[in-house]
Amino acid sequence: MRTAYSVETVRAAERDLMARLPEGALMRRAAAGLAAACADLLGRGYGRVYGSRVVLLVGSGDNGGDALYAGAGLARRGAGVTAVLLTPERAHAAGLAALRRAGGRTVEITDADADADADLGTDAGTAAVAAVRRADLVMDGIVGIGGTGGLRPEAVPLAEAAERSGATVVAVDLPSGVDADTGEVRGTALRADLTVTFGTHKPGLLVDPAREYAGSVRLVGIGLDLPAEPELEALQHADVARLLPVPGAESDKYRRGVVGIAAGSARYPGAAVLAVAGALRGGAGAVRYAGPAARDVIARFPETLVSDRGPKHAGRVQAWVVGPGIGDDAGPVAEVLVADVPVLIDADGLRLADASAVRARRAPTLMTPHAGEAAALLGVEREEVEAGRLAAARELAGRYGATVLLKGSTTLVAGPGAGDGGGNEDGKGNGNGNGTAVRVNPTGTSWLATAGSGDVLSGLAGSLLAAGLSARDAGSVAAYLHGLAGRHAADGAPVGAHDVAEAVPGAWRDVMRG
Ligand SMILES: NC(=O)C1=CN([C@@H]2O[C@H](COP(=O)(O)OP(=O)(O)OC[C@H]3O[C@@H](n4cnc5c(N)ncnc54)[C@H](OP(=O)(O)O)[C@@H]3O)[C@@H](O)[C@H]2O)[C@@H](O)CC1
Ligand SMILES: Nc1ncnc2c1ncn2[C@@H]1O[C@H](COP(=O)(O)OP(=O)(O)O)[C@@H](O)[C@H]1O
Ligand SMILES: [K+]
Repeated sequence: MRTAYSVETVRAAERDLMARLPEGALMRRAAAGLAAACADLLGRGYGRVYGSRVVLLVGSGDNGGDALYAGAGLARRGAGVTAVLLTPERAHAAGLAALRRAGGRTVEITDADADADADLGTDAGTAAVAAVRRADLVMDGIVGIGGTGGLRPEAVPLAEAAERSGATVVAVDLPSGVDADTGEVRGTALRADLTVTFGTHKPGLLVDPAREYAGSVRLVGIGLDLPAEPELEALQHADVARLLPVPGAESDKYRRGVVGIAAGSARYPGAAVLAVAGALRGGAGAVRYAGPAARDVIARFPETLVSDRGPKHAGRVQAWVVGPGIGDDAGPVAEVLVADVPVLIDADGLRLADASAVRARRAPTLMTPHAGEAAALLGVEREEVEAGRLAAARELAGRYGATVLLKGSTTLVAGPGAGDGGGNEDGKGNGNGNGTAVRVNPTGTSWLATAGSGDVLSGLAGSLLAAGLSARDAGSVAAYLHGLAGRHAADGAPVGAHDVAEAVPGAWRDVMRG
């Protein structure tokens, strides 16, 4: 499991550790890891550290201190290191002294630069931008977990020069300008090729839009003692392998679970077919389809138990999926919401579901909106959801007392207790899943942005619910397999949703093999 902790938690752990360590020890640990990562990159890209050109962008806090110490380490190995001091009077004094002792140079940005509109105005400012353009490696120590808002004006030309130069850009702890706790980017932020983060991942490193700015992420352990429950967690192969349902010797199709699919309409029969395609690969022992696309479903998947009447008249199931392509018929949604089994609500179902009926449910509910659907439910613009995914997923989960899987470039799964910030139970204790950490899916790929792939996901997740997984586990395991299947199926070329469904067994095998 990969975990991420909030700034508040990191600060508390840092305080505890610092009290037990000599002054400056923690920063030296961090800087040593940072210097090693940069030396690796220089060795690979430039051939060696000796003679390479390194520029440090140094802000007013300890983030800049990390950069200065790491820069000193590289200078001792023969790199030509220039530190651009954005607030010279507040630069980390001991780090600066270390850099100077190692032979590093400094360029001091002045208030006149800060006042200049588009570009840095003084000779020093011009020299700083020129140094960035010539650099082999730029280290971003402008601001870390102490930051608020986007980059300040004087840093913007430097960030732009770094992005346009051929230099490898390494962010210290976080790309400057992104929000560590939420992944929001309010204003300009620095784009890194690599982020070297200390002690733990921060939520912003795993959630778009900030995640995109971070590049690849390397974690440097510094010995922080962190609490059991993180803010965010990302399943890995081994975690998913433990959760996947595997039939035992005594299993039969009913014991493995039956999943009901209430999807599709005369207008959108394909949604029914795709949801069933996902469900058949999700581990349930049987798939029951109830709705107007029965003929299309049976023609494509003869193993499905079909009925063209509503869910109320279908036989017993252990979980329902309702919504994909059902159009404007609220009937099936109301019918499944009163069922005492887990229900997944997707697509049209989200619009048609009565909020109080969802809140009144005792069995788990899993809602799977994309950003547009989440925005409609929350009464905000789509852009707001995309800018603040974590907050949106938590808010929806809290409002509906449901588990929410928010789809998109970063897929998140938030349980109903995710917003209350404490405890190990989800607030309802009803199988939505223990734990308050929001799950973030690490396997997604933008090739999945193809019509109908969400229908496949809903069938897959519903099948896992029927097989007995909690809503949180079913949602996050389905997203994991779906992302992996998308990668396998696409392999660098466009795919259709049915290709993704067909690639799910391969993804499953891949996970089981470890
Ligand atoms: N925690 C750990 O375990 C360890 C932490 N370590 C390191 O310490 C870092 C945190 O250091 P920190 O606390 O000094 O804060 P930091 O991020 O350098 O900001 C400082 C000041 O910047 C300013 N500022 C704010 N927003 C800004 C913006 N948008 N653009 C520009 N400036 C902005 C603001 O001051 P202001 O100018 O507003 O007065 C703020 O007070 C952490 O990320 C990691 O690298 C490691 O060394 C060891 C282990
Ligand atoms: N940019 C992206 N990166 C990764 N995954 C994406 C991206 N855009 C969409 N997806 C995934 O593709 C699927 C699309 O689902 P959805 O929006 O419901 O489409 P549809 O309704 O056509 O089935 C979801 O699993 C979503 O997470
Ligand atoms: K930084």
